[in-house]
Formats: sequence, structure tokens, C-alpha cells
Amino acid sequence: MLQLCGVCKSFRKRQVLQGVSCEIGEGVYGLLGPNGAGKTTLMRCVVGLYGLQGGQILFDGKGVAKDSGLADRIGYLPQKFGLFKELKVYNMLEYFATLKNIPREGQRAAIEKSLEVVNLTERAGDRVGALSGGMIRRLGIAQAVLGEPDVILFDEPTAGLDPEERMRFKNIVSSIKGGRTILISTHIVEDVEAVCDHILVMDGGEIIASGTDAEVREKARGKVFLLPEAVQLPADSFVEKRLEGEEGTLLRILAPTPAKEGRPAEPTVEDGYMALIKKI
Ligand SMILES: Nc1ncnc2c1ncn2[C@@H]1O[C@H](COP(=O)(O)OP(=O)(O)OP(=O)(O)O)[C@@H](O)[C@H]1O
Repeated sequence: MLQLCGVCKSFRKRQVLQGVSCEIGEGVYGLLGPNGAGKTTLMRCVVGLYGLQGGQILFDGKGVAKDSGLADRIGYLPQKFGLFKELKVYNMLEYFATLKNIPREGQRAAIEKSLEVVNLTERAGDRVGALSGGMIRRLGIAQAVLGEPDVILFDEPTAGLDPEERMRFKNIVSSIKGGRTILISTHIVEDVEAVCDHILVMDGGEIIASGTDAEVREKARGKVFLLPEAVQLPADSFVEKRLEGEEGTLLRILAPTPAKEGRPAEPTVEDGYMALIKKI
């Protein structure tokens, strides 16, 4: 169990995390937020890369910063995953296994397992530089899951991936999720919807909502409408989509008050997220 208690982080005088508090237990958690919300900063605090200006982060009741053995129980895929392009895939994972203090005699089995998880077994002998972008991301995932850590953090794991690779990522998460904590940061709702048991919505350095996908969806209940394109939009509304149908062109909008000439629509998780972010 990870417990974040009033976590504050500043860069010079600029406070980026405004006292983040939440509990992250077993299961898959999606950390959703727009660019600049503070997701990467929060993850970097959890893995101990940043010191805090206030609050604390506890893992199974112990302070993350104080227990040096804790880092070995956390796997992390950073947003920008540094590479040694000249190394072979297997040797790169061997290097990470050593950094993670996996005993020498257990390294081969651990590396083979992680390559299997990400479906890169066949590429173990290839140079890292010869892999495609999607495969490189999978190699990053392989190093994060190496040694089967209790907590795994994925920072924007699907950014820039094609639909097939995004699907593959979701399958990987489903295959490794039992008995551990997985936190996935993204601004793409669709990527967390299918795999996450719990969603944390972050904005302006704060967790502004926390709940299941059904609970996030409910945030937009009574605020989603379909209305003809020609009709004047209600004040403070936000157009989500343009749809072509038998009734002509319709706009799917989020609005704080019922739209005249519009009919209510069933909210999605994306609607709930947008309602929270746009404060509708
Ligand atoms: N090392 C740093 N020095 C100064 N400011 C920083 C640093 N890292 C992040 N910030 C600032 O903190 C804020 C939050 O950034 P962060 O990268 O954590 O957000 P994010 O939610 O991960 O966004 P994105 O989805 O774009 O990656 C931004 O305004 C950013 O400019």
C-alpha cells in the first residue's frame, strides 16, 4: 500500500504539487490529468528521484526516502526512457537487473520472464538500436517489470504508440496485475478505462477526484447533451464531438445547465473527466 500524505513539491519558488494525499492499494490505478498537471512530478517523488518540500510518502507504512531497499520493490517506466542503442536487448536488461540488485544467479530467469511478458523473447539478441519505437517502449516496460516488483509506475506508457501497440500495453497490464500496485499516468482516458480498477484525476498539482470509472462517469451525469449544430450553444459549454446522423449534424456537448433544444445523453468516463477538468 502506497500512502501519499500532503505531498508538496516545488521547483525554486514554484509549487507544483499542492499537498497531494491519496492511498494507492493493490490493483491498477490510472492517474489522469492534462499536460502540466503534475503527474510526472508525482511519480518521480514516489520513486524517490525528487525530495519533498512537505508531506510524506509511505510504502507499507515506511517512508520511501528512508528505506534504501524500497527502490528495488518499485518498477518505473519514465516518460523518456534512456537507451544504450549499441547494447543487445538481453544485455541491457542484464544491466538493469544489476541496478535493481537482482542476485546474479536469478538474473537470467528474471530477464527471460520479463521478455516473455512483453513478447520480445525473439529479439533478445538484437541491438536495441534495431528495435521499432513500439518495441523500445516494450523494452522499457520489460525493465520496469523486471524482478516482479510490488509497485510498478508507468509514466505516459502509450504516448506515440499505434493502436495495436496500445492494445498490447493493455494486455501486458492485465497479465501482470495480480497482487501488486500499478499506477499508470496518462491524459488519454481510453487507455486507462479498460485496464484500471480506480482512477485518480489530477489537475493543478492536486488530486481533484478519485473513484471507479463508474464514479468518474457520474461526474458528468445531467451535463451531456446532443443538440443540432445550428442551435446556439449554452453558456460555458464545451463541444466534445460532431456527429452525423439521421437527424443531421449533432453536437455532443458538456454544459453546466440543460441545453434548450438538446436531449440528454448517457455520460462516458471521458465526459466525467472533462467535466472535472473544465469545472463544468
Ligand atoms: N525539473 C523541473 N523544473 C522546473 N519545473 C518543472 C520541472 N519538472 C516539472 N516542472 C513543472 O511542473 C509542472 C508539472 O509538470 P509535470 O511534468 O509533472 O506534469 P505532467 O502532468 O506530467 O505533464 P505532461 O503530461 O505534459 O507530462 C509543469 O508546469 C512543469 O513545467
